[in-house]
Amino acid sequence: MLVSFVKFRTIPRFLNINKIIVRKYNVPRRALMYVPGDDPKKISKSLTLDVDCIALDCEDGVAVNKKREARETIRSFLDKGKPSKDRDYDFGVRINAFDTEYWQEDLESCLTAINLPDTILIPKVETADTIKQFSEEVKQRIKSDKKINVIIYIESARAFLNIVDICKTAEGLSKTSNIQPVSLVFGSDDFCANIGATRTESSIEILYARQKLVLVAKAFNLQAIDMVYIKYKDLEGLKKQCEEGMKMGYTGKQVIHPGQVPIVQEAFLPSASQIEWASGLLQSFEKHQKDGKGAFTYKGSMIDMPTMRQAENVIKLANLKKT
Ligand SMILES: CC(C)(COP(=O)(O)OP(=O)(O)OC[C@H]1O[C@@H](n2cnc3c(N)ncnc32)[C@H](O)[C@@H]1OP(=O)(O)O)[C@@H](O)C(=O)NCCC(=O)NCCSC(=O)C[C@H](O)C(=O)O
Ligand SMILES: [Mg+2]
Repeated sequence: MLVSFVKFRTIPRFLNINKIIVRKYNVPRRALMYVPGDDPKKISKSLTLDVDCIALDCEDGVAVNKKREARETIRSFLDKGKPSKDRDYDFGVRINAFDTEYWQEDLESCLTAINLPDTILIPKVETADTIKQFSEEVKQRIKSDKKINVIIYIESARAFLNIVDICKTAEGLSKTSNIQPVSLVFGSDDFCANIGATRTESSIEILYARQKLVLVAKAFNLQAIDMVYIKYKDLEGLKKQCEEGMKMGYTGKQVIHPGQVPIVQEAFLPSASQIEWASGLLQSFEKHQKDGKGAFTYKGSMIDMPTMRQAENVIKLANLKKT
């Protein structure tokens, strides 16, 4: 009820909101689910699920001696075409990293399929050169002006040193080539391996990197996809980690098992009390703007433009909920 009220509520026109904040969150990626590319049964299963984003995997979910099989299986699914579901979803392929012998064949295989994937996910990006090289490869194969979404993985110390350069390059190339950067993914497990850290309950070892990724993603208008929760049977722990990530500003999370999807997709929606807070705040903001007041008190807190923007983000997310 509350959500449907919010759905039809418009942001006040006089705020000229598009100039203030424009985020490309129109394709939600709350759960980004990996499906091993060499397993047709799991791929078929993923197509029956209500999941925002499917990543057919050529990379770490596939054994080295199954790389070719994964590539060919994914190709046959792409050739058949993206099955339609009750609502749209992202149908992507995670290729192998650019320092392997596999990525070129992975890319060739999916870019020459009868139907292109919506998105290519590039793991272990460490420098802007990878994005340039990727864009060149795409340009050579896609002759139209069709855009292909790109999800960039940041999962090493070197990648974090170069993260701004990587995003700037991707943003620049989105204006002149066929690539459209849409999200950054925090590859926490590869990151820990790379820096020699040991995973702990408190996650203290990844705190700085996890926060940095959100900061840069938001600066470049990209979605921020949080770390994977590998204890996939522990749904309470998953929920807790989702809530933590959402509070940090993450917009979605990597998922490895169908059982994780509903928890993650629910967690990355605002709660009823957040929606109530945000819609009341926006109404109050609109009234105070008309009265010429930039700052005012709402539920005991000072409200001004930045708080209004946070409320606006809550409402945008709430509108993803199926009514
Ligand atoms: C972890 C798994 C190996 C467990 O698989 P399984 O033993 O088959 O689990 P279940 O029996 O509980 O499965 C129940 C049904 O669900 C299907 N299933 C399971 N997982 C998937 C999936 N990912 N996609 C689609 N369908 C799935 C099973 O087939 C069963 O179906 P049915 O028989 O019809 O009921 C497995 O979940 C798995 O392989 N997960 C993916 C692992 C993976 O991709 N890992 C790499 C990604 S993580 C990452 O990259 C981290 C990041 O880069 C970093 O560095 O941090
Ligand atoms: Mg990884």
